[in-house]
Amino acid sequence: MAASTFESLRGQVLGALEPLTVHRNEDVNLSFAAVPIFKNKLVKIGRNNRECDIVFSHPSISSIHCMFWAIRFDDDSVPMHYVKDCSLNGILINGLLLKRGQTCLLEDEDVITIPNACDYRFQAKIKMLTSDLIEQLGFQVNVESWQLTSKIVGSGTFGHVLVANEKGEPTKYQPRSYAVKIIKMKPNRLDKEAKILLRLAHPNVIKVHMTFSDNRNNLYIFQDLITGGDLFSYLAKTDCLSPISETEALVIIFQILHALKYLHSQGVVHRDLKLDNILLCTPEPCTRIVLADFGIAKDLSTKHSRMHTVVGTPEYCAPEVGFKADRTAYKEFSRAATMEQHGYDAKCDLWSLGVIAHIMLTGISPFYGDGSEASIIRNAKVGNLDMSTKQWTKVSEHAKSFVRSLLETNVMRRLDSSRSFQHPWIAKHKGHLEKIYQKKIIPDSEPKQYLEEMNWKRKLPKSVKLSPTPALNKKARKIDIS
Ligand SMILES: Nc1ncnc2c1ncn2[C@@H]1O[C@H](COP(=O)(O)OP(=O)(O)OP(=O)(O)O)[C@@H](O)[C@H]1O
Repeated sequence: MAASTFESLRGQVLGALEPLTVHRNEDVNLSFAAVPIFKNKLVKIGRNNRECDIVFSHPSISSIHCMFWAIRFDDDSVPMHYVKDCSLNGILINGLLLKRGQTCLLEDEDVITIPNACDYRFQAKIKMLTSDLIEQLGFQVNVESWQLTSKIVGSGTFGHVLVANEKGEPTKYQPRSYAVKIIKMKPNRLDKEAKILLRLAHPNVIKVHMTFSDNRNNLYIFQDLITGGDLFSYLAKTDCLSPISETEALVIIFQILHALKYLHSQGVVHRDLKLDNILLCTPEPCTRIVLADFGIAKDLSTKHSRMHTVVGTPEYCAPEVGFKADRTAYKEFSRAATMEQHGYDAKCDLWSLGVIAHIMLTGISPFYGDGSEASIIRNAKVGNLDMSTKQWTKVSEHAKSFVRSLLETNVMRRLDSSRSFQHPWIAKHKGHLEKIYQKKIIPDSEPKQYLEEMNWKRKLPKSVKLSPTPALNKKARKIDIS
């Protein structure tokens, strides 16, 4: 794409796929216009002319061969560009094979090759961060077998999350990228988040590989890099949060319930469940989701059965947790000891899930009021839900009842993570949801088979014609290389 065109689209376009060459019989070179990568939009390449933005009717190319997208954490951050292999025959990045089903973080100017078919040059017009960023922040670049990069995937109240790579002997495979969350610790403070995460293993809970403390009291938590951005960005398609379909919301809620059932059975309460802490593996419906940020999670498996500390984010916080609308009652709003003597239990996570479900179905945060902390806390305490607004008109009665059962101020009457599966909204679709879970979600979390051979001809279905096939009815940019 010409620089001027790209500049004029800045803001919506997070990068571009710039074709390098397309080979056929080693003597034809075709070139074509660059394909912009928009926020919240996948660019798919493959044979399927209904699904793909770029269509190659070459027999070595799968129906959807690979897809590209870009994630930008917020307006100030540099977009991350990813490619996911969805093919039988694989793709190469700078000559290294991507494992089947794997997602790879791309660099500016990376060359993506579809073997035996065509070459792509990925050229994202992105501003690169300066390489001394890590030093500026006082982080250690090399930590045992890991190397930190300057790429920031996200930031929060407690730290930065950067991309890290594991050092090792080069192989023919594209190395995986990881994330490292770096938190400033008080000297000798226990790394509670890391301790909790290291003992957990679940497809919908962030996987932690290693932790390390440097001599400046920075704690490094090395974990899987989750590549589809967070649920907040996914819903923030415009300036406001947009609702998603009931089916799409169900698939997400079903996974969060699986994660919560597992966590609560392990005695772990998340306590800060919100859109920002729910990560997507790809920015598309029916993807695997992963709960992250266990910074204020509580491990009850060792001692107490109830908690008494006021923590979390007011918008998602259950009324029994004890936020007071009057901030002056607390020295430190989010970390103060509750005045309420009864404490609270794991059901506070189900309240937060109710807020998340409400937002996913309507785009509205249920207790937002005028947006001030005081009004949010007051509204949640009263717990009134107005489901007569136009945003609810297309939502089923079962879905509304589910949200009501979670946003129940009476803790005894609120559903817990096990009983939520029996609610009619979930129970009615359980067969279908289980099928998606077993076929799509669990396999995505397991290590992939290596694609050993690039002998694509052996794998061709017998019925595929090797003669040219025109690409039909293409709305977007479609290319026939046959
Ligand atoms: N493993 C990961 N893979 C990809 N992105 C991640 C990962 N962990 C965190 N992020 C991104 O970084 C952001 C901040 O991370 P995290 O929520 O863990 O930090 P925090 O300082 O504890 O935030 P908070 O202010 O919500 O407490 C997340 O919202 C998410 O977008």
